[in-house]
Amino acid sequence: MSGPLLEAVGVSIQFGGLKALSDFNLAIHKGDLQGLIGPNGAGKTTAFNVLTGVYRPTQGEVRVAGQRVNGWLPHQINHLGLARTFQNIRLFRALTALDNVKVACRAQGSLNPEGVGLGVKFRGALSNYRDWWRALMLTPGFQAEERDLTEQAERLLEVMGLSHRRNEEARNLPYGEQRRLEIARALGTRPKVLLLDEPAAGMNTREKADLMVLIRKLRDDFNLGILVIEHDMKLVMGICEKITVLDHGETIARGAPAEVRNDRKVIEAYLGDSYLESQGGAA
Ligand SMILES: Nc1ncnc2c1ncn2[C@@H]1O[C@H](COP(=O)(O)OP(=O)(O)OP(=O)(O)O)[C@@H](O)[C@H]1O
Repeated sequence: MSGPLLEAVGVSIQFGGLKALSDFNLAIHKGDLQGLIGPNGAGKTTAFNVLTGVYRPTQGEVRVAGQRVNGWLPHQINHLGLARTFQNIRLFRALTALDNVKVACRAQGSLNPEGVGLGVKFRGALSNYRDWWRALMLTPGFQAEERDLTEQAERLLEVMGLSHRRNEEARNLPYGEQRRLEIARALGTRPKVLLLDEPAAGMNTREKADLMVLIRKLRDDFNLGILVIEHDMKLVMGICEKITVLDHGETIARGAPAEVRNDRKVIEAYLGDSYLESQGGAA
């Protein structure tokens, strides 16, 4: 498909009197690596929440793989190929690293993406019951499926440099590794587009540098479109080809890193003159 994998067209969302996002437009194609930046409260996470179905837009349209998904539930949108990580890590803390990823791999195989309705709920319940029965009886089919899921999950842990943590509970992993495990879990749902919400938050300089290489590699190896929210300008400017800047829910700039970092509105609202000076003046 040559059209955008993810598209927002004139999307707005209002919370009471607050317009958290106004006329937001975005298109992510296969192979894109884009950034979404702006000061605290600008509407970045709200944009992710609208794109992934956590919030329904007050106006406008969200399309995933060409399909209008306004009003769809997050797991239904996920099945169309959109996965995300969260600003506040949301792992299954008491499960091992491997099981965290296996859960995601298993979820991907278990639901009809077009399903919005009672028929699907019934089929879902039936399939849960069948899975439960197969698991209880340890049927050969179930065991083969388990092996397959384990292999998929192990591969993803390896990609994310986490094989050595395979059997450790997620809560015991260092913070930077928990963030990488969240990405592995998102990849377990076999997305076409990956949204990363502050993936470098809490990481040290070394981990951030490694993450930059890794994000590019994920885009290339998995043929993904990626959208990153990040406050670390070195990371965003270093890896993104296009950056959208939000302020008070409005898109104030969009373009290549060099354009955005020299944009007066962006400097005033977010970067500050000190950023420009630290970069040695205009790029
Ligand atoms: N569910 C909600 N109900 C009411 N207001 C909300 C809700 N979600 C977000 N907001 C408000 O919308 C605005 C945008 O918030 P958002 O979390 O999207 O900002 P952000 O750019 O992600 O900020 P940060 O960089 O601090 O994470 C804020 O004023 C926030 O308080």
